[in-house]
Amino acid sequence: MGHTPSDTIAVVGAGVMGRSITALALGRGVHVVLVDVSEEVLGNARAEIAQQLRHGQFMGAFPGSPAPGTLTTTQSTSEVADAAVVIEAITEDASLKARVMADISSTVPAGVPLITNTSGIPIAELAKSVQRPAELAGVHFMNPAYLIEMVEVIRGPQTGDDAMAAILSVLERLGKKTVVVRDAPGFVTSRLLHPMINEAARVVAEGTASVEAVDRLMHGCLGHPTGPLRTADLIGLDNLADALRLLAERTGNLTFEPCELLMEKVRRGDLGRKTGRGFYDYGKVLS
Ligand SMILES: NC(=O)c1ccc[n+]([C@@H]2O[C@H](COP(=O)([O-])OP(=O)(O)OC[C@H]3O[C@@H](n4cnc5c(N)ncnc54)[C@H](O)[C@@H]3O)[C@@H](O)[C@H]2O)c1
Repeated sequence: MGHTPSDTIAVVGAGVMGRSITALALGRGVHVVLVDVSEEVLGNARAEIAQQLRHGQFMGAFPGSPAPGTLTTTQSTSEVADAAVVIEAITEDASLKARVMADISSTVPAGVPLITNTSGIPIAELAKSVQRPAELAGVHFMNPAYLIEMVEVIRGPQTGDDAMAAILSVLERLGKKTVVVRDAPGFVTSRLLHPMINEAARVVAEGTASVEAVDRLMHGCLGHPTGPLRTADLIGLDNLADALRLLAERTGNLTFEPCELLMEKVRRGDLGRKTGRGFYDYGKVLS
């Protein structure tokens, strides 16, 4: 790879979050090995990450303007072996994540912390698939990761002190403020935000208010930065539906099941900003 391991992180999954975590790291001068199963996705990811880097630089997100790190893209998880830390950011599917985490865990040497960016699958559940559960923790980056200053860090019941210290040090290097929480389905942020978005969609479906009116009220009266439905589009409605379903399954609270309006949009492929249309229209975008 040509770089010292301590300067390189691996990101697995080059979708919405993998891209924005990669832009964050590159902007902070850290090299990234980015893995995805699809060559087309990796090509689009390169272009979008370059845009995000420029956006982050423009917004002053990378203090000191370090020389950006270099980006290596690959379809092979074996290339994560030399990284200082591996961040898993693949589709929110528990069995898929379990398989990929097992693969990564057998590839990296002991002492390399594993981070999952899951929105809400308990870390204790994912820990069953890895060889060294003490080296796994959750870090819930928000989109766009290069602009949002804070991350939620989830310490699983088996996460060890050394891994926590290493992960917090990487996050400091990436300029993040952290709040550490205990493990539970949806942790704190998804447990609160995702049901609120689901309810916002129900309010629209029931005809109480338009999409715009819901967002304007939540912004103007309650100080929500964009309103829940614009946030939903930024997250990706497919990811939101997956995360809500997992939250319903893991908590037994069936009101968390994604509502019909959300599912209708997912079936139509209107997934939010990433496809150009969700609750709002954005025009053409990279996929
Ligand atoms: N979207 C958000 O705002 C947000 C915020 C916080 C956390 N998350 C979490 O981050 C993770 C990724 O979400 P996303 O929104 O980026 O999803 P996404 O659908 O945009 O991207 C997922 C990517 O994973 C890739 N992938 C699937 N299987 C793979 C495998 N075996 N190996 C490598 N790559 C694989 C897919 O090709 C795709 O590019 C999920 O766990 C999600 O819940 C999302």
